[in-house]
Amino acid sequence: MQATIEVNGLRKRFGQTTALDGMSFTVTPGQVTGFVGPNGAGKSTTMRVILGLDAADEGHALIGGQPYISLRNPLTHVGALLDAGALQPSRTARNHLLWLAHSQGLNGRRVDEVLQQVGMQSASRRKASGFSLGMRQRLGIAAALLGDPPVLMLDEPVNGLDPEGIVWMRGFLRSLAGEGRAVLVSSHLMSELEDTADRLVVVGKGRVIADTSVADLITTASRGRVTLRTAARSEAMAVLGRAGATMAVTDRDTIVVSGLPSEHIVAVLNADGVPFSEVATYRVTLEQAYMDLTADTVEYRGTAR
Ligand SMILES: Nc1ncnc2c1ncn2[C@@H]1O[C@H](COP(=O)(O)OP(=O)(O)OP(=O)(O)O)[C@@H](O)[C@H]1O
Repeated sequence: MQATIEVNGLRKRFGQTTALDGMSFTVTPGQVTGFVGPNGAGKSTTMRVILGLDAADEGHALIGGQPYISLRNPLTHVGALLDAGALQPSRTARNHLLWLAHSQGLNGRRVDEVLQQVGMQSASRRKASGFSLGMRQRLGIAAALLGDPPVLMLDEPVNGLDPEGIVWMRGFLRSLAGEGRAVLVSSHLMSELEDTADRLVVVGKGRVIADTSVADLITTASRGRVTLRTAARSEAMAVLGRAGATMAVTDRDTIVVSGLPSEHIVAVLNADGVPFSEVATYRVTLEQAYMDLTADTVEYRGTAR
C-alpha cells in the first residue's frame, strides 16, 4: 500500500457554518507534514472525514489510494490519535491496548512493543483514570501504532505534554517519518512544528492557504529583506532612503531594509562612508510567517481593550 493521504476538494457544512470549503492536499511518505491553522480552520473535521467519522458534502479523501471505509483491517493502514480523552477509565493502559488489538483482529504481542515505543512500560498496569493528559496522549499514540501502519494522523499530539514530553514527541515523529511513514500532525501553534515538520499545509476557513516546505515558507515570508546593524542609524537611513530602500527600525542599532539587495546596501553605505557592523539576510521566525499567512483567516480574534 502507498503511504499517502490524499484529500481532494472536501466541502462540509454544519448548519450555517462552513467547516470545509474545498480542502485539498496530499501527505507523502517519509515526511512529517504539519497541518496548521487557527482554531476552527477545519483541521479536526478534515481528519474526521479522512477516517470516515464525518461524511463530506463534496470531495473525497483516500488513504493509500482507498477510502477509509473500504480498508480491510484499517489499523494496519492508518493509525490516528484524535481524542486522547476517549479511554475507559477503569482499564489499565495495557488492557486498553489489548482490548483494541483483539477487537481489530490484531496480535496482542504488539501491545508490549508499542508501550515500550511510547515510554509507558512502567505505567502499563495503571488505570487510565489516573493518567495525566500527557500520558493519555502517549497511550493514544501507542494505540495508533498497534497495527504498524504506514500512515499516521495525530490531532494536536503535543497537547498536555510537559517540556520533556514535547522534545520526546518531536524526535518520535521524526523517527516515524524516517521509517518511511506518512505522518500528518495538526497544531494551532506553529512553534510546536518548527523543529518537527518538513512540510506545512497551512489552512484557514476550511481551505488550504499554503502548502509548502518549512524552508520555502520562511524564505517567502522574509521577502528578501536585509538586517543592517549600525551605530550610525540616522545616516544609514538617510543614504539608503535616497537609494530607494524602505526601512523599519527594530532596535537601537538594527534596521530591517526592504527593496535593496545586500550587496547594494553595502555599496551605498561604503560610498557614503557610513559605518556598519553587520549586513545579513533577514529571516522571519516560522511563527511570524504563519501569522502573516493567517492574519485574515482567524475565526475569533481577541479585541484589545
Ligand atoms: N459537529 C459539529 N457541529 C457544528 N459545527 C461544527 C462541528 N464540528 C466542527 N464544527 C465547526 O466547524 C468549523 C471547523 O472546526 P474544526 O474543529 O474542524 O476546526 P479545527 O481547525 O480543528 O479547530 P481547533 O484548532 O479549534 O481544533 C468550526 O467553525 C467548528 O465550530
